[in-house]
Amino acid sequence: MTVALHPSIDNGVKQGTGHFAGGTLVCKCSDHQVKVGVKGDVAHNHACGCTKCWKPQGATFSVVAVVPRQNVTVLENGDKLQVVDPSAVIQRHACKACGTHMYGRIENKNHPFYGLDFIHPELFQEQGWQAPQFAAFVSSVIESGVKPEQMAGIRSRLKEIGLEPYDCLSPALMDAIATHVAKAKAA
Ligand SMILES: N[C@@H](CCC(=O)N[C@@H](CSCO)C(=O)NCC(=O)O)C(=O)O
Ligand SMILES: [Zn+2]
Ligand SMILES: [Zn+2]
Repeated sequence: MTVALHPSIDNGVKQGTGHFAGGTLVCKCSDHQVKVGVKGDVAHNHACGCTKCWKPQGATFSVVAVVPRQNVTVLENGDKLQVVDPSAVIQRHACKACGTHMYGRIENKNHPFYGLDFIHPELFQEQGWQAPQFAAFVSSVIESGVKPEQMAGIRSRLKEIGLEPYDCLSPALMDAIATHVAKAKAA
């Protein structure tokens, strides 16, 4: 049986148009939905196995990407948003009614990813955003209840659909973090 990863990638990764202009993220409520506007395409889109990122019901992975924070605007029903875990690096603003994470913001100006917000592109009411590029924090799915003996199948399925599995972030992002740390130490 094929391992279920996330509904948006289980039938294969859908390529982006390469010119996605942005759109509106909509929560899962049936009325008074929270709507968040995002300008431009997403970057570093990835499947994330960590316990902190929001996943739709039944999914093992989230699909999460970054956008510049100045490109993100709460459009409607922002009073329904609350920060899930104020102590987390990424302050995930979730709908109090349906639990969907609408955007995650880094407030620590010294963090390597300060200036980027984390969003879930599947919440766009539009199509065409950048496809997931890799899978991050793959081993972390064990923290959500996946059995260690299932990991070979999960990694193999991720590779089959073109998502290289990493147990932290991709080499490009890890290099960016290390570069930031090295510059901060040298300053
Ligand atoms: N094993 C932990 C890992 C959690 C974690 O470090 N998650 C990463 C990636 S989230 C999107 O890629 C992270 O940067 N977290 C910061 C934060 O969540 O504030 C687990 O599974 O919980
Ligand atoms: Zn909602
Ligand atoms: Zn995550």
